[in-house]
Amino acid sequence: MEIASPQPSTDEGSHLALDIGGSLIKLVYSSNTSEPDDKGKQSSKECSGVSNDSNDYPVLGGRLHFAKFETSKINDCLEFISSKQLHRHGRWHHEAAGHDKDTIKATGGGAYRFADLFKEKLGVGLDKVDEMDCLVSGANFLLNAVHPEAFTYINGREEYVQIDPNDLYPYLLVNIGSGVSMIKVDGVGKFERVSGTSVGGGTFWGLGRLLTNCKSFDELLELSHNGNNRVIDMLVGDIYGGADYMKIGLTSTTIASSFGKAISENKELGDYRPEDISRSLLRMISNNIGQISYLNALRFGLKRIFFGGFFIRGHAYTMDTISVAVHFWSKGEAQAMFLKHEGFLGALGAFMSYETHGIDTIITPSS
Ligand SMILES: Nc1ncnc2c1ncn2[C@@H]1O[C@H](COP(=O)(O)OP(=O)(O)OP(=O)(O)O)[C@@H](O)[C@H]1O
Ligand SMILES: CC(C)(CO)[C@@H](O)C(=O)NCCC(=O)O
Repeated sequence: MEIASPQPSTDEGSHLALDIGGSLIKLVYSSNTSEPDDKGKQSSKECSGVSNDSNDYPVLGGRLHFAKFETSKINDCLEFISSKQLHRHGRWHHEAAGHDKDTIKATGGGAYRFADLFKEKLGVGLDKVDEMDCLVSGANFLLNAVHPEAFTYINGREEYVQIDPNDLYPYLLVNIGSGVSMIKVDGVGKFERVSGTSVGGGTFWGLGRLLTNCKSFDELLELSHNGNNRVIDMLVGDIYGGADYMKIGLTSTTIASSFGKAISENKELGDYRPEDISRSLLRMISNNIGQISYLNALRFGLKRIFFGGFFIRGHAYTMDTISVAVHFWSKGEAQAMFLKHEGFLGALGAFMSYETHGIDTIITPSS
């Protein structure tokens, strides 16, 4: 399946859309070239200090590119846009308004926060598009048009799922960014943000940085690979002398209290291994999000929960914890699914907002 680029009414061939979040800036842009954007990949790495975050897709007559930068390094992002002249190619002519106005479609809080900076440095305005609208249209587009996109993560295995567009709605979209939004999606443009939590990706990275002195998000995630959460978490077995508490469905290895052991031992922060701290933190936050998501799915009778946002990062332990939490709490009734383009939903939605037609018009079956 090819993703056909929306064709805004512009005389130039390329477009740029942005999702400027609390932690990361996501870019989606099209180009006329049929070559992969190796140059862009390199520049993105150099500018942002973020690795493997740029990839691209063939689209009709060109390619669709994805890149991200840390929001704190917005100047690197501006430099990247400027070096590739994306703001020029991304011009959108508002002929209907009677004058030409150079703007880039942008969503997320940064579309407000950084509007003046874009004007000052690049001479372009940011045409603000609602964040929830963008998340939903990005998710709907991917789930309807792209295969493989959605997958389950069970017992350490990713399994791609073919979604029947006639059997997609309703579903719960959980976007785990700095904070977490939970959105019940009933159709194209039909949705309600039903819940959210401030305990999200920003919490993991923020607390993790303070507790472990890690210098990057990926380093913190990497640490969790080699950690053992039982050193810090208080398990049911720790409370029940090694026994299960099966009367209420809790095995001895279930976490009774995240970080609970840290209160009962005569230890300082420095006595704990950063690996164990990272693992406990990741488990606590992923479990909590999985549980709140399940409760919202239950509230509205939703069977499928799609998780997006860059907190996930395709990370095995994160996906496993979320999947197990949803499975455990729903007694197998609800299923957690993940998205290949996890963090780009909002940016894709903003990109698609250049198009006035429905998503059907931008999907082209591969030849
Ligand atoms: N290189 C990175 N630097 C910082 N955070 C990262 C990185 N990679 C993944 N993350 C995680 O992704 C989260 C941000 O995800 P995302 O980009 O989806 O949200 P956001 O748009 O920045 O946040 P919000 O929507 O709440 O404003 C971070 O809080 C962190 O947990
Ligand atoms: C504020 C947003 C929507 C910004 O992306 C996000 O960070 C979020 O959903 N935070 C959770 C806020 C809450 O519902 O408690």
